[in-house]
Amino acid sequence: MDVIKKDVEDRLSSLRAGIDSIDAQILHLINKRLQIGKEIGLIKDEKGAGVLDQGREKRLLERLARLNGGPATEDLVRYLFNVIMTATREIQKANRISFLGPVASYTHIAALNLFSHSGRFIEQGSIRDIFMEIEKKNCNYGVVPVENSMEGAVNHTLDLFSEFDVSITAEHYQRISHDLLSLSGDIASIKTIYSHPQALAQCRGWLRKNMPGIETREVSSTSRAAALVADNPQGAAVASRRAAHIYGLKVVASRIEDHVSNITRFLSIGGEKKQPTGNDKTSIMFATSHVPGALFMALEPVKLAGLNMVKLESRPTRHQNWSYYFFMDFEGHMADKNVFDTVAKMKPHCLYLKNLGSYPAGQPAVEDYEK
Ligand SMILES: C=C(O[C@@H]1C=C(C(=O)O)C=C[C@H]1O)C(=O)O
Repeated sequence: MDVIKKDVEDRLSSLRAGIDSIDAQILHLINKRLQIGKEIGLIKDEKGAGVLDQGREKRLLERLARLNGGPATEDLVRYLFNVIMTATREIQKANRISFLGPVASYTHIAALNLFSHSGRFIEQGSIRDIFMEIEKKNCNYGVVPVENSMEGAVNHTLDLFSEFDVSITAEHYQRISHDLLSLSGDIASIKTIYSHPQALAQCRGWLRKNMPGIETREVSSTSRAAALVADNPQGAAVASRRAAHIYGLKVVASRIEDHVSNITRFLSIGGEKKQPTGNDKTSIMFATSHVPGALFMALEPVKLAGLNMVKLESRPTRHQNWSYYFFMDFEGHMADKNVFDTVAKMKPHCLYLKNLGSYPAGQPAVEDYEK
């Protein structure tokens, strides 16, 4: 009796091992299929086509009905593949990510790095447009510069946080490295150097030493400069290496910035809230009342809770002269009780307090410049 029972058990477990192995293959194949679907989604997005293609789905089901050798019924095949196709359609909605254009700008490079080159990257003409696209839900994310290690805060970005309701979803420290680019790559033919004023300022020492007497001209962005130079054999641009690839330019000199640790901190903004990772930052903005010690009182709960404040910046409110918004970053996530309670204790000392979001802390960049 026991021998028969054991035989049954052995057959059962061997059949189940077969099913386990098939399930692993099915899962592997479904993931492969979803991956292909994702790529198809990017092409559709480029073409401006919608995700659903009913004709293709109908033909696909008809083909499978012909291929089906049973015992699966036609209804079952239809049911299973409808589930799979729905999941494939779901995954095709690529993230739409706005960046401050033109392409090859440092914000573009930061956006590519932040989202691992995956998604649909959409150029915008201004930082305000990036915020607006999030608010209008035309884009899921936007990437904006917030602070540079040499120049300090990007005030325009900070001001927009008071106007728009968006959450910070990530931060990224991007090393900014400039190259001198021209059509021929020949330094002797350069008569004018174009770039964004900040990039020219960041390379001032190098330009003075290596290009004395050569005229510099300010344009709206480093990539605009690269585009201009693509039509001007006597021009050169101070821009990214990526711009050289895109605009067909040669590198005259590489890494010409005066300070090697020129790093910009970028934020990704979106509508969603991020879950805690264990190494997070929280950003808030607040305005204190116009009484002596107001800022001290607003910040006291932070000190008492032992929270590590990593940044405090002030900006005029522009509603009333000499009144200010404070932008504060500190370690921790709003889902931590300590963080939540501290912010609650700050509120009575503030005229206004807005949570800008909790997000994974980025690594201050050393060598992640994208070539
Ligand atoms: C993958 C595609 O997108 C959608 C999903 C399909 C699928 O999962 O097979 C088929 C057609 C589309 O509705 C495609 O167009 O090929």
